Formats: sequence, C-alpha cells, structure tokens
Amino acid sequence: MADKIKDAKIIFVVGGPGSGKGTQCEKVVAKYGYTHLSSGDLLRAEVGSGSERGKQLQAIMQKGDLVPLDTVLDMIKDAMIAKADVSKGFLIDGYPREVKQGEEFEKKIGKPCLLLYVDAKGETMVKRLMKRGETSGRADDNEETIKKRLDLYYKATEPVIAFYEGRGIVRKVDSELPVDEVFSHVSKAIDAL
Ligand SMILES: Nc1ncnc2c1ncn2[C@H]1C[C@H](O)[C@@H](COP(=O)(O)OP(=O)(O)O)O1
Ligand SMILES: [Mg+2]
Repeated sequence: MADKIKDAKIIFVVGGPGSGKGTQCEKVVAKYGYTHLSSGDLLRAEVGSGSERGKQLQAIMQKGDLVPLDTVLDMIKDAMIAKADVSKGFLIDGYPREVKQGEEFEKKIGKPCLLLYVDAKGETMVKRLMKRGETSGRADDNEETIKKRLDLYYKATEPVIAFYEGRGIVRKVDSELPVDEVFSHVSKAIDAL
C-alpha cells in the first residue's frame, strides 16, 4: 500500500496561520482532483471523536503548541493510504511545521515534488484569523493563541521553506491578492509539474 503513495504527486502547502492555505487547497481539489489533507483538520477530527488521544491533542492545540511529530505523521499516512487508489495527487496542508517533520515524512511516505508557499503579511494573517474566529468555532482562533501560532510559524516553519528552497521546489504565491488571483498563480505552479 505504501508503495502506491510513493508514486503519487505530493505537494506541501506551507504558510502562516490564516495565510489562505485551506482556501487555495479547496480550489485545487475542485480543478485538479487532488486529495486535500490538512493536518490541523485531521487533528481536530480526532479531538471531535472524543477519544483519549483527542483529549490530549486538544490541550496541546489550545495552547498553540505543536503536537508530537509521530502522531501527525501517522494520521497523514493513514489518510493517504485510504485515498491512494482514487487520488491524482496529495495536498499536504499545514505540514511540515518544522524541518524535522519534513525529513520524517520523506522517510516514511515519500518526497514532495512541489512546496507551495502561501505568503501573507503578519498583520493580514491576524486580521483574517480574528474574522475567521467569529464563525469557525476553532479554539485557537483567539488573539492570544494567534500571536503564539504566528511566533511559532516564524521560528519553526520558515526554516522549512529555506530547506526546500535548497532543493529548488519552492513556488511562492502572494496571498495578499484576491483569492482568485492567488489561485491563478497556484494553478501555474501545478500546471508546470
Ligand atoms: N487571498 C485572500 N484574500 C482575502 N481573504 C482570504 C484570502 N485567502 C483566505 N482568506 C480568508 C479565508 C479565511 O476566513 C481566512 C483564513 O484562510 P484559510 O484558508 O482558512 O487559512 P489557513 O488554512 O492558511 O489557516 O482568510
Ligand atoms: Mg487551514
């Protein structure tokens, strides 16, 4: 089974919280038939299930911290295997959050062919998240946790981008633009694969 995903196209979608990763991924799914796997959504689903593991995860996420690496990776891998037969490719959204996570992913699953870097200014991300928080019901869309998530993003995740830049697979899109314009740049990056 794991062999099947090895040959699939894997795209890492990286950007700060509220940069627009989920928004763009949704459009890629509609246009290209990729499978969208958001590590955050997988984790929140586990929390929603009420399991013991979910309860531990909830405590970590509410603080804005990163959950243990193996937990996230196992969940992503299971979800990929479940979709391996029908998927044209995978959008791995919100992962890797740190360089080590990327290295583990490659060891256990496979290599990404593209890193889509969804870039927005810090103040834009805060504004969008505060707005999203009005309706999202997400425990981490509040001012205090947002600040912590942003700090962690700059510290842990920006090095991920530098790491893959060294490999020449990073495509940066300006997510300050309106959603459809951002998507036209995203499409160009995917069409070039
Ligand atoms: N290019 C854009 N222009 C304006 N608003 C955008 C945007 N991209 C996303 N948004 C809005 C939609 C959401 O309410 C909020 C966060 O977007 P999201 O896709 O949920 O971000 P992420 O998944 O990166 O956390 O910002
Ligand atoms: Mg998201």
